Amino acid sequence: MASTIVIKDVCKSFGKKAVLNKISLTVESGQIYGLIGPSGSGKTTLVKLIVGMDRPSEGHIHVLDTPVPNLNLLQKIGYMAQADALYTDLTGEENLAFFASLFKLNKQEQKERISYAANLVNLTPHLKKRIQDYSGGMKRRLSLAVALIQDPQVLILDEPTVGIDPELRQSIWKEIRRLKASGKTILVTTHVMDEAEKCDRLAMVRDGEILTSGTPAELKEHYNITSLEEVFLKAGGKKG
Ligand SMILES: Nc1ncnc2c1ncn2[C@@H]1O[C@H](COP(=O)(O)OP(=O)(O)OP(=O)(O)O)[C@@H](O)[C@H]1O
Repeated sequence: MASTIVIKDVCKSFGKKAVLNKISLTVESGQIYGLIGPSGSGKTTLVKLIVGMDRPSEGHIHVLDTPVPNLNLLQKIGYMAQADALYTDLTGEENLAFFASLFKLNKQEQKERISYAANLVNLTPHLKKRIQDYSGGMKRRLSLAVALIQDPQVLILDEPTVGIDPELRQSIWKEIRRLKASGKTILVTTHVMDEAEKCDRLAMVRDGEILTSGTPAELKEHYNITSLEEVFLKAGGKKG
């Protein structure tokens, strides 16, 4: 299996504050890889390094065999940030058109991608509405559509379901699984344990370090317990 994301000995500090400490992990192609950890553990910092928005203080990151940051990689990575980065004065359709225009797509492809992405997140009937009239859940769904607009090979989703009701959460996860089935590689951060169960592999992060990693089943077996929540508590306890 080819490796899509390779992170080697990555450290990140902001001033004197060390936020990530010697993080190494590999995401194989076609996997859903979950980064799970409490608020402030460093997940978003790591995600930003992977998409090339910031640079590690130490260590290396490769995505699709290319060192990050790299301009060409932007075409291949879809990124859904934790905060919705949408133009609130524009309609849903105008937002999608704007983001589509940033990529190497001809007019016809742009049209097709906008319609595909909107449909995927059930926003087709709402495309003519301005974002300021969208609910929080609709904005999250549109952010997911934006992340998918250029049909990227790799998807990086930072807490895609935060603030989203259970029904929509299910539908977003259904979509994530469908994207995996179509060959995409997906890295998702979450602090919800039942979402962690849906990942092929997990890394549990705390205080900028990976406490443990493996498939959900492996982790539970290793710690001889039945819930990932307990794994997290046990793994965290061992560290201390
Ligand atoms: N630009 C920055 N300057 C200084 N400190 C930062 C910066 N960005 C993040 N941090 C700090 O790094 C730590 C990790 O933050 P990060 O956002 O990566 O955590 P997280 O696991 O994603 O949390 P959450 O689930 O709440 O998003 C926090 O203590 C945060 O205050």
